[in-house]
Amino acid sequence: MTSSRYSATLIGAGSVGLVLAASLAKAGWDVSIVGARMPLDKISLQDNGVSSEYSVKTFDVNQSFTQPRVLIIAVKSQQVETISHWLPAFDSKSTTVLVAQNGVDQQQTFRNYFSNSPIIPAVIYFNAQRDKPGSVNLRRIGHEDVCLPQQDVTRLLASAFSTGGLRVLLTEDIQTYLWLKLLANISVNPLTALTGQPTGIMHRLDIADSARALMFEALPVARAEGAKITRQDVEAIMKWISTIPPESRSSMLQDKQAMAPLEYQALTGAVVRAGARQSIPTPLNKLILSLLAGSEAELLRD
Ligand SMILES: NC(=O)C1=CN([C@@H]2O[C@H](COP(=O)(O)OP(=O)(O)OC[C@H]3O[C@@H](n4cnc5c(N)ncnc54)[C@H](OP(=O)(O)O)[C@@H]3O)[C@@H](O)[C@H]2O)C=CC1
Ligand SMILES: CC(C)(CO)C(=O)C(=O)O
Repeated sequence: MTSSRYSATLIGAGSVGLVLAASLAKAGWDVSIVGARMPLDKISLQDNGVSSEYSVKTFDVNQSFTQPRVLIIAVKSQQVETISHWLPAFDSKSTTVLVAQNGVDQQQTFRNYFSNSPIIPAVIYFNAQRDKPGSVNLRRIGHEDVCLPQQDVTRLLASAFSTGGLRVLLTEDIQTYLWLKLLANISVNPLTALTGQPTGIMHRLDIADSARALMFEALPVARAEGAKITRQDVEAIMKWISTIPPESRSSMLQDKQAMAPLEYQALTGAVVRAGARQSIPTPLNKLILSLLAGSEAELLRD
């Protein structure tokens, strides 16, 4: 059976969204984009030196449209409010909402906007950087590209992403995988953004020690929030981080260089908030949070 009858709509045609949309288009899905800053009729993907192009459509939710099987939301977490006016049009039992964002609060955030659609968080392991509208450079890290919760509704998506060239992991314990990825993000994203350096900076011994300290502080918080994470996992994350192509720019560094708001409330902020909830002190992550807030204020000053 061909999967060409399935359709997906993307909100957030940036680095991650373009990679996911290209994968579904490659798998034969009809892909459309809502709210692209400029109309796109194709996505160009560079994957390990190989370029490919996929046709997509751009549409306006004010015109009549058929509900997509999947709505991918790939805006930064601090941008959700700005897309909220489009979301009610997709709130349907037949449309699964795939939230492609770092952090652990995807379900909680999007439950405010969807009462019918199933909401599925996706853990994204690759690095992506949009170089111009509709064009994205994918750098793969480790053995998987996307992790999804094992559910009936995700099997179809998992199979489409696999056909579309992404390596997919299905898990019964998405909470643990979200937190494992969050531990990587509370170290790599702030440390690259605050130093202004690509991910190769993580190879410095002093920076690697700082990364470990941030993660070890967050570990009891993650466990108190239900993630099954051990000290060995922190070492495994450090190993994974060391395999990131050193020229990669974290999503937070990309924002800093674009002088755009930084995504720290959903990352470091999530650890600090959960720590407060669980009465577990998080002084290092609090310090990082204030440095990021200060750095952002300086970026956005003029
Ligand atoms: N980049 C990466 O390597 C990775 C990112 N992630 C996570 O994925 C999520 C998405 O990040 P990323 O893809 O990097 O982000 P990007 O900034 O590259 O993409 C977000 C896109 O959404 C668009 N957008 C935001 N608000 C609106 C709006 N109101 N109307 C129209 N378009 C809008 C932006 O447009 P514009 O740029 O014009 O504002 C941008 O194209 C984040 O949570 C990030 O942490 C996870 C793993 C890796
Ligand atoms: C792991 C990393 C750093 C990969 O790009 C990431 O998740 C991000 O940039 O937000």
